[in-house]
Amino acid sequence: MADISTHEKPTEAPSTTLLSVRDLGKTYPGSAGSDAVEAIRSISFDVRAGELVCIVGPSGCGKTTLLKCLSGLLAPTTGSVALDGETVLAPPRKMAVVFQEYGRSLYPWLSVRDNVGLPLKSRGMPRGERDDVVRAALEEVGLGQALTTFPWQLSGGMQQRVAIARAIAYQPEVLVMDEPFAAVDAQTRADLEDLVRRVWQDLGVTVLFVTHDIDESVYLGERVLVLSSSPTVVQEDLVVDLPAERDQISTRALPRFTELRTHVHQQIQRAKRGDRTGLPATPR
Ligand SMILES: Nc1ncnc2c1ncn2[C@@H]1O[C@H](COP(=O)(O)OP(=O)(O)OP(=O)(O)O)[C@@H](O)[C@H]1O
Repeated sequence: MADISTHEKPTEAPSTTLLSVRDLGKTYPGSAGSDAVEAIRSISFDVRAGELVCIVGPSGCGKTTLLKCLSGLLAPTTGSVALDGETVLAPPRKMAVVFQEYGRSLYPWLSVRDNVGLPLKSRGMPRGERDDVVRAALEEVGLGQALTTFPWQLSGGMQQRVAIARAIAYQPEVLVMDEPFAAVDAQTRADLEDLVRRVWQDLGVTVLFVTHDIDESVYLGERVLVLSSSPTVVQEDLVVDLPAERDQISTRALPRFTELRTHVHQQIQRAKRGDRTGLPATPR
């Protein structure tokens, strides 16, 4: 069995690098007498086209701040983000974001079809083409029959499927997900995790997935980036060497799964204590 291995420091980006984060730092300015908050000190990593990378870290370590900087919603204080070699200065056309709060991200007065089609309409896609793309995206997430339904008629898990359909209908190169399943029950969460793996495999999209859940990060990811506590750096860049075909029962029962999730758990405990040294590889 292979050791737990970490990525080399990303000094030389491979030619297939899609997203490149270099020395990214973010300090929120203080207001009304409060001190400035250095949320992120310096984060560097690369994501290759087609990877599924999970990001975990202690609460408040800056995961959302990082995603906002990656997606052009927030300007970093230092460093840069590049997508396909172009510096990200505003939300890029090639990126779609799925947030935790599906209830607030869907318009209750629009049907499922119109919610999913809205970004395409804004982009000027003609109605006929739009309908085809929307239908295919909803079929991909198992909601092919829900075109004329309204979000409030659906369960939380189904609403999050609609949000995922809207993101993939937009045909992004990078799908960014910020704790998307934190608000659903365990069984729905497992189904949605499998949906993300399937969408990733079917569409070849690059996925960046932020989660609080260590097991989820190992189950989903090809890599797990473990962030330190604030002010944040990348504490570890871990390769998940589990088989590509995963399922909730047999993958989670693998000894390797247990080794990897224990390793990430220990790293996060270290991060919480402010210990930034890496852990040794797990025993063979
Ligand atoms: N707009 C803001 N102004 C000032 N400080 C902020 C702002 N947004 C976030 N912070 C601070 O930056 C740090 C990182 O916050 P962030 O929400 O990015 O972390 P997180 O890892 O996503 O948190 P959680 O795990 O709780 O979801 C925290 O100390 C937070 O209080």
